[in-house]
Amino acid sequence: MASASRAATPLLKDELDIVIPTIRNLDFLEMWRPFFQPYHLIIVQDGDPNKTIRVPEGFDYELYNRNDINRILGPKASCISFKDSACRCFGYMVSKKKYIYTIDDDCFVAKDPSGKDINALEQHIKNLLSPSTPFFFNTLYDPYRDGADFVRGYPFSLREGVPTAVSHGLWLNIPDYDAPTQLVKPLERNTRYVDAILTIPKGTLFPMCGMNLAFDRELIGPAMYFGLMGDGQPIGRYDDMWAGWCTKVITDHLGLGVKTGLPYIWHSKASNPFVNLKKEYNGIFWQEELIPFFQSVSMPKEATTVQKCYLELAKQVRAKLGKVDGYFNKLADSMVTWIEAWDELNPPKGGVATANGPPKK
Ligand SMILES: O=c1ccn([C@@H]2O[C@H](COP(=O)(O)OP(=O)(O)O[C@H]3O[C@@H](CO)[C@H](O)[C@H]3O)[C@@H](O)[C@H]2O)c(=O)[nH]1
Ligand SMILES: [Mn+2]
Repeated sequence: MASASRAATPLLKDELDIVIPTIRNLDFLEMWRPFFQPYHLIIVQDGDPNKTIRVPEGFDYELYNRNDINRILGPKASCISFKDSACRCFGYMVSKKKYIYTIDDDCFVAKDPSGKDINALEQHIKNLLSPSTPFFFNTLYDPYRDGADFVRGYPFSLREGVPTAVSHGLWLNIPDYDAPTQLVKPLERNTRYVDAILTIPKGTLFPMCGMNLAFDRELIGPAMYFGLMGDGQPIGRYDDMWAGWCTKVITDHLGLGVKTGLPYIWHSKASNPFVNLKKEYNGIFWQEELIPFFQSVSMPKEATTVQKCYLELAKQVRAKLGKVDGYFNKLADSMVTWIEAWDELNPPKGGVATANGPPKK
């Protein structure tokens, strides 16, 4: 019997940071105040560092602009994107907490079908604190939720599940569509609230959106490098996708889980599809090579930590994707720089904990 926890969800207020990439004032926090006020915010200010970002009173936060990133990382700052929401990953690196929640500043509190405000952070915490089931699909969705369980035929040897590394939330109103889809369906709004949380099966990739995302920084943090995009780069709006593909091959290898589904946020603003098309063009073309690459990635058994997996991945990116475009050699370099910077800011506490790995055959 999957233990459905009826106990209240722990706040984790001292174990979780909220990371927000921004080029705007953060008035959106007013709507989140009931849910976010107890937490420490890490605000990554993108664009002009001389611009002052207004943060509503009463929030505990640290704010980093480009000057701070350059001062803290020195030459390694080259791996952090500029003029792109990918800069948010700097917040993951400087955080000292076990969990991260990242949200965009045009995402607001959504309502569930009963009209109740959704505490997205609480649901992400529930998702992260309960196991995942990547090795065998439970047809009744998340077996650890109240009122659900494993269905007949589900192997008892697998019902303990594995630690959950990532909780990927969704969006009502403006869906996270690519530019061509936005152009074809400019008026489409997502009004469908699906009351489900799914573990993404082992061996399956997924398009990870950074808009409403939480993860266990100690389990998978070093893999959450939002790829080099924005100013001076030939691609944009694939930062979160890159992080998701790298993360998923690593969680599969280390026997960790990734969930998608609840919670929803209300995504209020559609960015310009024409600007997005320019940013995405190469990505839409290259991803037809990138996906087979990630599907074919295999990790050596010596890769027992996220850092080792990530450096192995960087090696394979250079070897196999460098011929797609020279950009991937630069990206492979940035992946290595990211890990160097991560380890500099987060020296291992007596060795990095590694996951248990997949169940013994
Ligand atoms: O140059 C920039 C532009 C924006 N930001 C901040 O990033 C997020 C997302 O920005 P926005 O909501 O304007 O863009 P979307 O198209 O909706 O973003 C989606 O695409 C992904 C981009 O990779 C992103 O993860 C999705 O949410 C806001 O907080 C902006 O303030 C920035 O930092 N730098
Ligand atoms: Mn947006």
